[in-house]
Amino acid sequence: MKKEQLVKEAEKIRKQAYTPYSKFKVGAALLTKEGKLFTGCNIENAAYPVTCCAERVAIFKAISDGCYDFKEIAVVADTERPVPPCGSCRQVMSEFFDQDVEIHASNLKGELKTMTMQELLPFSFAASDLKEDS
Ligand SMILES: O=c1ccn([C@H]2C[C@H](O)[C@@H](CO)O2)c(=O)[nH]1
Ligand SMILES: [Zn+2]
Repeated sequence: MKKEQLVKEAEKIRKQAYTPYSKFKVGAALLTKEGKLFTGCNIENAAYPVTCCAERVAIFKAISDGCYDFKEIAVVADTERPVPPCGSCRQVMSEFFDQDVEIHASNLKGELKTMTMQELLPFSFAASDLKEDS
């Protein structure tokens, strides 16, 4: 799938965003290496911090379906610049994405900024940091 097509899928799911509080709608489309597509939108809550971002919804849908092997993700919002994923989403991405997985940040003007996981969250805290000397 071309990255522009993945952005279109993110735009489609963005319409499902549940955002009565911020009115800020985000869509994400996640593609596995075997070509499976998982989409997500942000889902807010009256208890604001309980909100889940579009990126994490897409990732958690994939993980709950047993899919772990990711190729790329597109994220879109109505922003001036291509929408940057928040810090929490970057950390969740780094848990499941190899360093070369591509993140396509986009906006409704069709601007696209592609970066790798390594570029999006360098020096990230990882499972390997939890290992203690025995
Ligand atoms: O990359 C982002 C940035 C923000 N949001 C959501 C969280 C909240 O619902 C709203 C405003 O922060 O946008 C996302 O889904 N993804
Ligand atoms: Zn986020």
